[in-house]
Amino acid sequence: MTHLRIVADENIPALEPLFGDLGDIIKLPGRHMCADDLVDADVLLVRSVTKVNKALLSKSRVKFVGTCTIGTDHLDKHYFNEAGINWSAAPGCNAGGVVQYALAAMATYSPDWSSKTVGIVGCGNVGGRLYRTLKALGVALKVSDPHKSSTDIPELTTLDDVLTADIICVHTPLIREGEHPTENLINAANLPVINPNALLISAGRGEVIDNQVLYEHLKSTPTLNVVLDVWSGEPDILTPLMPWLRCGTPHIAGYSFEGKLNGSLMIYQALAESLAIDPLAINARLDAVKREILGEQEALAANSINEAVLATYNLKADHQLIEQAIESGEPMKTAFDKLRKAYWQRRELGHYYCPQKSGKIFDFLQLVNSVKK
Ligand SMILES: NC(=O)C1=CN([C@@H]2O[C@H](COP(=O)(O)OP(=O)(O)OC[C@H]3O[C@@H](n4cnc5c(N)ncnc54)[C@H](O)[C@@H]3O)[C@@H](O)[C@H]2O)C=CC1
Ligand SMILES: O=C(O)C(=O)[C@H](O)COP(=O)(O)O
Repeated sequence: MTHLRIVADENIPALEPLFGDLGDIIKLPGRHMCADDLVDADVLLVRSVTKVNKALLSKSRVKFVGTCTIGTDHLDKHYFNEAGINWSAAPGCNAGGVVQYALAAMATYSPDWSSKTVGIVGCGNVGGRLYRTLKALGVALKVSDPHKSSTDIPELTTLDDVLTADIICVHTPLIREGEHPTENLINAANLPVINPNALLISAGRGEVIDNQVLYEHLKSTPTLNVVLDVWSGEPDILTPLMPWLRCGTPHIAGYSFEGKLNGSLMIYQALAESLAIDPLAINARLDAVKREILGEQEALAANSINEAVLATYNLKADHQLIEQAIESGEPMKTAFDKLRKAYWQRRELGHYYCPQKSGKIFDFLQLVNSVKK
């Protein structure tokens, strides 16, 4: 087999154990990759911060681009098709981490969420898991997603109706063109539809909510509880927005330990299949890496679902990351990525088991595992 030259974002976990046998791995900071870095590359492995387009690939012979992320708005897929470049993403890889984030936000800022109406904007891998979890727990729901049918989701309704819910979770991709664009989906015209005491959680892409408009809206409606993981113009975010938020985090909703590793595993599988490697060998490697890295499940003691969620993830601590960075005076343009790079090892809910073999925590953790399908 050809020895490949693989250029990869340095923040992709498990590069050596997965890709080491396929060739040389050159690790670079994803945000700053340039065409000269790719001159001799065969394979490019990225995360969401690298814009992969004709300009980046113009000097290279790259024939496979893999993004270890769910989102693909940083990839120029039209160009890949034109240029015959094979590409792959990692759908759903960190959906469990984002759902954990949304549940932690609800447990922290609306602890009585189970008796509220929850609106979900975008009901794919992330929104769909959240939907199935909340539905199984008997929560009232409203969903907006132009690509779903009310046969599958009876709670399907208009965006404006979803925005009247007590809690609104936004999980759409960034789509700039076509019939159902999501850029500035939440804007000056529809922010006033949201109840001034609602909880708004945004964990899709920053440009889905017009941040400048949100800032102006919060100045006149400070009771609105906003949890923002994703921001317009990352990494150079609108820091004056921070004091108006209940919680602001540096795009880490999907940064669960499992979520990041899943992204690498999925891209290794896609690349190995494209190289016609024996499926048994592919599976053996995937299993070995998972066994080695994921380790044993941990016991979780809690008296309520909120307690269980917050025992796995104290969201307020993540809010302090940006606050401390602002206090330090370092420009957010550099601080934002440093916070992401140094992010702590957050295990998903699925990593935990309940030592009691029955009861509401046991049932909840079973549910978390069952909604993956
Ligand atoms: N904050 C974070 O760390 C993370 C953010 N994300 C973002 O979340 C997005 C969603 O992730 P998945 O659910 O896994 O993607 P997905 O592709 O499985 O689902 C997206 C859903 O949004 C729907 N949608 C598209 N246009 C819409 C519109 N105008 N209004 C309402 N719904 C619309 C689609 O029909 C689809 O069902 C990703 O594309 C990514 O940008 C994903 C992972 C981590
Ligand atoms: O998977 C996605 O889509 C995400 O938003 C990732 O969690 C973003 O992580 P990075 O690719 O920016 O490290």
